[in-house]
Amino acid sequence: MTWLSRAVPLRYLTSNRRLQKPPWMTYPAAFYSDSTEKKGKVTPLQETRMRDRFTLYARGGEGGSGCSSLRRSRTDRFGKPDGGNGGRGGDVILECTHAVWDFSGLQPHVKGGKAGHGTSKNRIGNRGEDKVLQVPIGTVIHLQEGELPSQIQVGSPKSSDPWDLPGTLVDDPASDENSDVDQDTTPDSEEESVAMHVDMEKETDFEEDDEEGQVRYNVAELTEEGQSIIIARGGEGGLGNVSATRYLRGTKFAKTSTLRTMEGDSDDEDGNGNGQRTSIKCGSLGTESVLILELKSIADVGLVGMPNAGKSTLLGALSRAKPRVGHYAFTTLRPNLGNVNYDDFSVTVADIPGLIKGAHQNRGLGHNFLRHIERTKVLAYVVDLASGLDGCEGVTPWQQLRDLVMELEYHEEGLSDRSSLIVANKIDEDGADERLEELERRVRGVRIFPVCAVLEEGVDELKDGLKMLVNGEGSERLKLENISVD
Ligand SMILES: Nc1nc2c(ncn2[C@@H]2O[C@H](COP(=O)(O)OP(=O)(O)OP(=O)(O)O)[C@@H](O)[C@H]2O)c(=O)[nH]1
Repeated sequence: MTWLSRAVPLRYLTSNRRLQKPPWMTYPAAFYSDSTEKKGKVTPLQETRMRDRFTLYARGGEGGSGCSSLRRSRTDRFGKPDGGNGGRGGDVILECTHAVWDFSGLQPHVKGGKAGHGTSKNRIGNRGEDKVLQVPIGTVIHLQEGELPSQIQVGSPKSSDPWDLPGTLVDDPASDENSDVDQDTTPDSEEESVAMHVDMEKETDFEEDDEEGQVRYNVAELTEEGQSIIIARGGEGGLGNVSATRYLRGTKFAKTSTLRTMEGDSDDEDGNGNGQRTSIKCGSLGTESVLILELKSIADVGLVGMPNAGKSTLLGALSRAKPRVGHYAFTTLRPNLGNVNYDDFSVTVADIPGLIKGAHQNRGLGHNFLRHIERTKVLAYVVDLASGLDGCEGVTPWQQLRDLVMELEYHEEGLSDRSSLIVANKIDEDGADERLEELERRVRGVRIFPVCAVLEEGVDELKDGLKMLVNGEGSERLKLENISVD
C-alpha cells in the first residue's frame, strides 16, 4: 500500500493541485501502524520487562521526643511533671499479595512515618505511620545490610492496638536494674515475641554467612496472601518527664544530681528529635536495612522450551491465561502464569521465556527466568516437532531436549531432577508424525504427549498427565543419558 492510496482530505491539496503530504504521512511508522497507535499498545519487543529482582533501602521512622512539662496549681507551687512520651516511629512492612506480580511498583528508598512528640497532660505522641509495601507471592528476601526481618502474625489483635506504648516505658524500673532505655529488648506483645523467635531461628540458619559485607541469602520468604514482615522497625519514642522521673529514680541514675542533669538536658532539647540522642527524652532513630528482593514464582508446573516452541499458545490452551503469542522468537519476555482447572482442584502453570543453547553464557534472555521454576513440582518440556523439517533451519526435537536439560543443569545442578513429561507440539505440521515416532525411539523414561496447541488437540490428555505428576502419581525424570541424539 502506498501513502497515496489512503484518502487524503481536500485541505492538503494546494491550489495548483500539487499534492502535499498530510502531517501523519511525515511519520511513516505511525502511518503503517496507525491502528496500534490509536489503541496505545506497544509493539511486542517494547513490552515492559518483568522486574523480578530489586534492591530496597528501608528505614524505620524516627520516634517522637518526650515532652518536659510541669503542671502547677494553686496548691502545688513547684508543680508536678506531666510531659508525655514520644510516639513510636512507623515500621516498613512488606506484605505479600496477589494484586502485584513483580517489583515494578516499588520505590528503592522507603522510610516509615515519623512519630509525634509527647505533649503536656501526659499525652503520648502519635505513632508514626507504617509504610506497607506490596510484593508478589513468592518473594524471597536476601539481606545485604541491617537487621533480620521479623514476621507479623496475620490477624494479631495487638498489631493494631492504638494504646501501644513506646517500648521505652518501664513500668517498674526498680525491678530491672540492668534495663536501659535504648536496649529494651523485652517483647511487649505477642507479635514481637514471635518476631524474636523467627529471628533466632534464622540466626542459627545463617550463622556461617554472618560476616560483614556479605549478603545473607534467603533470610525470609513470602509465600501466602496477606503474609507480612517488618523489614525496618520504627524508633522508640523518648520519655516524657513523667516516665523519665520514675525511670531515673528507680535505676542507676538514682542520684538526684544526675536526675536533674538528665531532666535539664531534656529541657535544652528543642523537641524536634534533631538534638543529641543520648538523652532519654529523644526518640531513637528507626532501624535501617538493605534488602535484595527476588521473585521466584510459585507454580506447580513449569513449561520450558526453546523460543517459538509454542509454550505461550499451550498455556493459553491449558488455562484461561492470555499470554502474547507471536511467530517470532522471544515473544515472551516474562514468565506468564495460568491456572489449569480440574473438577476438584487446580494447578498453576508457569510459561518460562524461551531458553536457548548457551543461555547460561547470557545468550538470548539468559538464565534469569529459570529461578521461577526452582519451586515447581513438575517440568513440562515443550518441543517443536516441525523445527528443522522441509530442509529449514532448526533444531531437532531430541536435540532441543538435550539442550534444555543441559541449560537447566548449568543454571542449578539438579534443577532437571523433578517429575517431567514431554509435550511434542505442532503435531499438525507436515512430517510431524514421523518426527514423533523418531522422538519416541530416541527418548526414554518419560511420557510424550503429542499436542497441537493452536487447535487444542491432545490438551485433555496432557492435562491428565500433568495432574498425575502433580499429585505424585509418577516420578519420571528426563535424564541426559536417556536422550540419544546421534
Ligand atoms: N502449526 C502450529 N503452530 C503453532 C502451534 N503452537 C504454536 N504455534 C505457533 O508457533 C509460534 C510461536 O508460538 P508461541 O506460543 O509464541 O511460542 P513460545 O514458545 O511461547 O515462544 P517464545 O515467546 O519465543 O518463548 C506462533 O506463531 C504460534 O501460532 C501448533 O500446535 N501448531
